Amino acid sequence: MQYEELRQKYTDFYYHSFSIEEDEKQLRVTYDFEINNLSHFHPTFTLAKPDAESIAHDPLIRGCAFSLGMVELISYWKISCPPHVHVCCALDEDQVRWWKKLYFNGLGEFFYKNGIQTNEDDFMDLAGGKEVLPAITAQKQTTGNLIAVGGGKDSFVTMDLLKEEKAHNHAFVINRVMSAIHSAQAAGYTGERLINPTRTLDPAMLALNKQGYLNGHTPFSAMAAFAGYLTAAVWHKKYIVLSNESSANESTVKGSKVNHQYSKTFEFEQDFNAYVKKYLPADIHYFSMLRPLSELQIAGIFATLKPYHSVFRSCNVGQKEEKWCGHCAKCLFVCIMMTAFLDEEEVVSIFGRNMLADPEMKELFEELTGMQDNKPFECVGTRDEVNIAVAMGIRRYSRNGKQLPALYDFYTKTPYYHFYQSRSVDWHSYNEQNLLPEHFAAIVKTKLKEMSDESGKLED
Ligand SMILES: CC(=O)N[C@H]1[C@@H](OP(=O)(O)OP(=O)(O)OC[C@H]2O[C@@H](n3ccc(=O)[nH]c3=O)[C@H](O)[C@@H]2O)O[C@H](CO)[C@@H](O)[C@@H]1O[C@H](C)C(=O)N[C@@H](C)C(=O)N[C@@H](CCC(=O)O)C(=O)O
Ligand SMILES: Nc1ncnc2c1ncn2[C@@H]1O[C@H](COP(=O)(O)OP(=O)(O)OP(=O)(O)O)[C@@H](O)[C@H]1O
Repeated sequence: MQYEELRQKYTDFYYHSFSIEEDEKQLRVTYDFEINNLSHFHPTFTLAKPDAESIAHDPLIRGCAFSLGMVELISYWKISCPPHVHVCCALDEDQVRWWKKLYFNGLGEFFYKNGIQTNEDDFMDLAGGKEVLPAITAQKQTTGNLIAVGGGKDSFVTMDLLKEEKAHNHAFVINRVMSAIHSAQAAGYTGERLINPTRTLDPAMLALNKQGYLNGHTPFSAMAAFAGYLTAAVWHKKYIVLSNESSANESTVKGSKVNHQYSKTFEFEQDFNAYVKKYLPADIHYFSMLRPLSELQIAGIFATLKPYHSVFRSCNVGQKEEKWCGHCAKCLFVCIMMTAFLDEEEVVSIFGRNMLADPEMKELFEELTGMQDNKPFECVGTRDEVNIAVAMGIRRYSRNGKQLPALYDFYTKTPYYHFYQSRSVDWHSYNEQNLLPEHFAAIVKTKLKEMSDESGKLED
């Protein structure tokens, strides 16, 4: 179905309301969205409470629930991209600008893949309504970390960095993503220490997707940010700790701003903090623990966390079956990263096969290394990081007296090899574009120093 045609037919999107029901154990937020002449949608978010205290009327909780609805609405709006969006609660000019920026950039991949040519001004007009949310005045005391766990190597590195503070930490996993649940459990977060809210998608959206209405990528991490903030408010947590790395800042489509990982960028992290400071004030701080680090540094640290190698799963394709599909860009990317630090047998035992020896992976390999213009639409590192990891892997194969697998053999015959062949992970680099509070920064710096001292054992 075509964008312009759909916008003419379905002109208006409504965020009618959000309602909060609670009992002693949990809180459920239900949204009422509508596309005129098409459908109503009622997604929900259900979260356990730490105690029986009634919080549904707390202004902070209401503000968080409303904001989570603002991010949830993107998934429903994209079905027919109505030009006019009406929201139940009042929005000031800054808020309108803020949300439009997130929607536009967070849907960059969606617009690109659906061949939609638009701009931040024209793709929607956003209007607030009459309901004024109560002012947030009272501040509750907060403590400890809420660690968002995705199930891949990144959140394991964060959980390991914060292991000394475990008594004050909670792990946070949205939905029954078993790889993430098992990761959190493997790191010691069980029972009440693992907060596992349920987010439902409205089945009408899934049905319309099947009928051919517009579909595509939505900024999952922005939803996770607002869901994390609501969870931190309910559980009185001080820090929401993400594991987004600096490489998420690189665009996916060369020479454009189209970035699959937009809501994992430092730009979004800064925007999010500015938003909550103004509209959801509380002693809650959202930051990514791995922002100062490169993918290479993260992979190098993860390589040392051997007990977790059989548990982690980064693959989005195989996520529901908790397996590595072994054929997607993310699998190949993680394989390349781990090959920089582990021997072939260890890598094969993780993924169940050697993707580097499979000529069918060549196209993805070329996309990851930058031999082709666009990176895969996946959460992968920068082209530079991939090339350095390949060079490190080739040296490891040579040191071990092993024949190079097909993709690496191919690489040595390209000009890339001559450029990258002696490059390596830099344990001294620390990206200052980050929002780590001081004591978290000290933990990361100590780890980098430790890795630098030990680096001889890990690589050449
Ligand atoms: C697509 C998505 O975000 N999935 C996440 C979702 O999974 P869920 O089981 O709820 O839905 P799916 O089976 O994946 O999708 C069913 C259909 O619904 C549409 N849809 C889904 C989610 C949504 O927010 N909006 C939607 O319109 C979709 O188009 C399908 O037609 O929640 C899980 C946790 O509960 C996540 O783990 C799922 O994430 C996937 C593994 C995934 O591949 N996510 C990619 C979008 C992705 O690249 N994720 C990046 C985030 C990048 C960013 O935030 O910008 C990442 O996780 O690193
Ligand atoms: N279902 C989820 N619930 C809570 N947080 C999540 C969820 N999925 C992802 N996240 C957060 O987003 C971050 C980025 O996701 P991403 O999938 O890139 O990381 P990962 O799974 O930890 O590692 P990898 O890059 O190896 O997949 C995670 O580290 C985590 O902080």
